[in-house]
Amino acid sequence: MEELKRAVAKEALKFIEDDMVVGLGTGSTTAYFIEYLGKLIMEEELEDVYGVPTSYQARLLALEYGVPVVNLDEVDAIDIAVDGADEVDPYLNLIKGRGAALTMEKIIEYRAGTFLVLVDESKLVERLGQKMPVPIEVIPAAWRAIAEELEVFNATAELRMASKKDGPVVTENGNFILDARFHRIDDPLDLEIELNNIPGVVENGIFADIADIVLVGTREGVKRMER
Ligand SMILES: O=C(CO)[C@H](O)[C@H](O)COP(=O)(O)O
Repeated sequence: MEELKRAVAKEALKFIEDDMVVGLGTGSTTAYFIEYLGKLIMEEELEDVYGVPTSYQARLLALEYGVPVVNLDEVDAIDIAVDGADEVDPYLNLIKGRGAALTMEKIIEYRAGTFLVLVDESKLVERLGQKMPVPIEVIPAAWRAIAEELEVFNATAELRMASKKDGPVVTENGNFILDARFHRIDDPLDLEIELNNIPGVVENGIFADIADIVLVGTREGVKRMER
């Protein structure tokens, strides 16, 4: 699996050119991409490339591997954003947010001229929600009210607990994450909008209609899905 992740991360470098501002995603696949991008910058094969990190993880990796970092409010535009995903359906709708960075990821990826997604073949599903719950970032005081509200959607929600900290995961925005399992997601775009309408929801991990290209690492090589 690590080999497949490395292969898509390498392939993604072909999309990066001099003078680009690049959104840097979060997760293990994007970590390889940031490492390889840093190498090209250090070897001066790419010039004047800047990264806009979607998380502390992306920021730290960029600093470690030599990708110059800028903040979202310092750039006029983002040429391309590169990030992983937890599920991809045949229409290029995604579930993201296992790393709890979904809000900043969506802000940056929505703004990018091209959103390039890197996955291995285990992430491909026929229908979103088949394997993974939908992460929802919520204002802490509202977590229980929102979990109850989700019953209207026929979903069961669990407060995500931390593993190296007592209590819940706290996002980089100071919020909690609910992982919601839906009985069936027929219309990802509609559900994405509906979830964001619940008071107290900051953002949710359905990324419908936003990915432009998905690179899929398979045992037969890297395949490309495009709209
Ligand atoms: O959405 C994410 C983080 O919030 C990640 O991009 C997603 O979880 C995929 O991660 P990985 O490449 O480690 O499988």
